[in-house]
Amino acid sequence: MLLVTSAEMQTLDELMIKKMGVPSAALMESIGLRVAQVIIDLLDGMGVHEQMGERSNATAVSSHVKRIAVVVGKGHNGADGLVAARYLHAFGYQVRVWLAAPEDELAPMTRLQFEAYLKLQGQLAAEQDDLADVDVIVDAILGNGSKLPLREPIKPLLRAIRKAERTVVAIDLPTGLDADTGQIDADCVQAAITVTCGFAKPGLYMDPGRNFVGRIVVASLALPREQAEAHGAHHYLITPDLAASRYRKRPTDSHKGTFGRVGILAGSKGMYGAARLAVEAAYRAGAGLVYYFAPTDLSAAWLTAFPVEAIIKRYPGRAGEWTKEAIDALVALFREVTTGVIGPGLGMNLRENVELLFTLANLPVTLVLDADFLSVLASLRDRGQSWFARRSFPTVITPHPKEFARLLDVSVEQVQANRLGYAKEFAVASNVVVVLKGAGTVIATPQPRIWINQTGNSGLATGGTGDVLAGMIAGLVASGYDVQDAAIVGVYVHGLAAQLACQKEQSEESLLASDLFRWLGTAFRQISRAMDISLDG
Ligand SMILES: NC(=O)C1=CN([C@@H]2O[C@H](COP(=O)(O)OP(=O)(O)OC[C@H]3O[C@@H](n4cnc5c(N)ncnc54)[C@H](O)[C@@H]3O)[C@@H](O)[C@H]2O)[C@@H](O)CC1
Ligand SMILES: [K+]
Repeated sequence: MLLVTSAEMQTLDELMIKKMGVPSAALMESIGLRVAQVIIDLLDGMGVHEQMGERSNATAVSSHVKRIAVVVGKGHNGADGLVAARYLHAFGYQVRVWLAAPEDELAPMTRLQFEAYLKLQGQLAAEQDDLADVDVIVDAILGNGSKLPLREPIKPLLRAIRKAERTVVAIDLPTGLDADTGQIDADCVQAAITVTCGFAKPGLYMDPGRNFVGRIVVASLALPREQAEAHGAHHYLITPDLAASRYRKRPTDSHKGTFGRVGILAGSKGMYGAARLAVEAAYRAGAGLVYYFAPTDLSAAWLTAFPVEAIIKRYPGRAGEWTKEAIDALVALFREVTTGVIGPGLGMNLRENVELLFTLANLPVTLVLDADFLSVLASLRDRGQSWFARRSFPTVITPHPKEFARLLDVSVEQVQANRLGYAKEFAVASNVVVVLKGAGTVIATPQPRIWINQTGNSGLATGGTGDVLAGMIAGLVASGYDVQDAAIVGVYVHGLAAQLACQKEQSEESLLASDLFRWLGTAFRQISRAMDISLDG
């Protein structure tokens, strides 16, 4: 599903009004009517009407008519609220408008809507009215034109809304939520439903904001998605349909050569579990063959922990001691595969041999870089920029926020406050696909295009799940996906497997990374079936 940032939505509003000739007031009318309809449905669900069939008859709303408070800001979000108030009043509901700003500060369009509402005998809240006495509060205070932090005098009003503990329907976004980042003000409105205007905004799906939006209804402005994309919109939510559309059915006339070979350089003393997880994950995501590159000193006892399907290829030397001989051997081994994973549990010693480190940049295969290897690159003077500049084959990096913060030389808090922005910036500057992990994993490509994932749960916040994800993405690439789709499908299926595991046999506390393997099959079947359905339909 297409998501549109605050600035993009402003451009699209302008496009509709100035180029397409749809009057601004007509757009507001359609949004306000949609909000009114959503509220009527909500009240139906709350048992407000005596008989369902009476809805169309304005005078037939039940005698215990419910009360609706519409809290109106001075901008166009307030204008949408006033249109909704006008319809709800006409349909016979008891509506009271609360102005969040002095009347003489209303924007011209908002003022016109305010006057129309009053001329039709719409009522304002009286001094003694209490928001706690209504059934539904409509948050039409701030929308897409707002930027955090919130200014007075809005904050006391938001606290009054919270204290009232009523059902809130927010127009466009809950006041106090940043449309682009999902960051919130401490007094952010907690909505039960958000009716968002035109297209959904990324912040509605990102932490912590996504916990404040309730159910999302997209009120269309009749602008086709392709037009929005042609005018620069490039953010997407990975919905089940989107994931299914990227799923590739495996050809029937296939053999193990069809699905490529993954080579994995991972593990060090005490950390071979990371390598083992990546190996199995690459197989479970569909790779034809998975090679594990092991130093000669790795004991045979350890290797028995690896899946029997793993092909063990030795390189000379001891774990963590990077010699020219070891790297030369690895370069030759990587020539035998189509896709590589470098990093899980690998340790940091490579940073001491920059020349050998740069040799790996020339590997003529798609690489998935994770964990320690990213920290090694971040420790370079230019934080890996010249290493990435050397790559001539596709590269995917799968950092968690701390690893990404090191690569960017910013704080983890800065990364988390602007996940989309940093992921995009790095993907473009370094020509890599960034998979920024954490709740709501973000995928950014150099084009740039950005996706937000919704699957997964807190069970994934445990050691080893990142190694599984890196292995899966490599397995998908090896079996024929391009890096972008491998990241989308890998991230989606990985999160879905965590959800399935927690529904069926584990909990978010008890989930282990290795539990995911049992559920990858079910997760893949879900998106492959969804694809069949969408093809048939
Ligand atoms: N342009 C149009 O014709 C359309 C606008 N629409 C509605 O208009 C909204 C956007 O309208 P606006 O651009 O007027 O913006 P808003 O109504 O979101 O807010 C703008 C007002 O809020 C104030 N403000 C901004 N940040 C603040 C802060 N941190 N603290 C306190 N006050 C702050 C500004 O001074 C300004 O007066 C959308 O959210 C949507 O609801 C929709 O009806 C679609 C069509
Ligand atoms: K709002």
